[in-house]
Amino acid sequence: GKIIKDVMSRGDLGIVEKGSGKNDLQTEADRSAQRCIIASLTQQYPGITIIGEEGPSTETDEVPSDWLITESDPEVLSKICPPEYITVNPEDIVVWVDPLDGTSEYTQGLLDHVTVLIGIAVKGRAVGGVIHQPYHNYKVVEDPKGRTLWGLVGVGAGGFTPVDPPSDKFIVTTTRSHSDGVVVKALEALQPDEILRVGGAGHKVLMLLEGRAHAYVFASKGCKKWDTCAPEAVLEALGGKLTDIHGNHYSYAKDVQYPDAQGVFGTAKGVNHQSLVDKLPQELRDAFPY
Ligand SMILES: Nc1ncnc2c1ncn2[C@@H]1O[C@H](COP(=O)(O)O)[C@@H](OP(=O)(O)O)[C@H]1O
Ligand SMILES: [Mg+2]
Ligand SMILES: [Mg+2]
Ligand SMILES: [Mg+2]
Repeated sequence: GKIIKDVMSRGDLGIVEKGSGKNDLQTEADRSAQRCIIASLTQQYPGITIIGEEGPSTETDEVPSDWLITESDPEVLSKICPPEYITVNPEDIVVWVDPLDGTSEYTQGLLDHVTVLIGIAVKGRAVGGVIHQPYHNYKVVEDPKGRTLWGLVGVGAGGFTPVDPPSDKFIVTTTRSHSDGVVVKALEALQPDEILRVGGAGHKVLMLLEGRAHAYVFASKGCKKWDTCAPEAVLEALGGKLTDIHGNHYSYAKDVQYPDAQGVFGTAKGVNHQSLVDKLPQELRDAFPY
């Protein structure tokens, strides 16, 4: 989070177009935050698989020593770890890193849409996640500290206070920078009272966790495993659900394809996930085959 803020304050974002589609940018903040996270995790956990959005690191990828994070969150360490995680083999763990989610919004100054996502998959299931929001409250406080949410399925979550969504209307959140005709068709099928178009997969799941929307619906192949692993784990640790548009969980195993090719469908705790999924017309679902 500090790296992301430092790049923004210096003013030169170093924007590169990744060329794999519309609005697919990378900045110096994406590159540096990923180097920090991957170097820190690799040093502490050499046996696991770590996959980052901005590609594999190179041998010349020495990071400054003050970028190597070694301390742990005492709140998390005070919890009792479920036995299945204690005995897990490092080979069964994949960490999916999105060093900066919401890059388009970052470059446009919509800073609270930005999150840092670190998702932990065990045997292919997204079970653990960290969502750091460096600019939380930045419009209200002068020098925002940011906040860090975490969740572990079977343990719970922390770093924020969950809120239930309102019961008198139905609000859906979706992309603001990667929409198309099919994305819109899916939203229309759900007949929401309100649509909130915001940036970032992490930010949209924050909207579900804080009661600002009931569902996150994105009928598009545009998200990747690093976008959804951490948000899925935190959401599900608190009783929500995140799947593809057919209602099935993705695998986050090390050999999977990166795109979430069957779209994203997330719901807050207390929302009937399957009955919303069932509202999508068959012809729309047919556009997202396995
Ligand atoms: N059509 C597309 N092409 C490339 N990336 C896409 C995409 N649609 C969604 N994404 C990625 O999915 C994440 C959430 O998208 P959105 O904000 O539009 O909901 C963003 O992650 P990054 O900002 O980490 O790249 C975004 O780039
Ligand atoms: Mg990106
Ligand atoms: Mg992302
Ligand atoms: Mg990213």
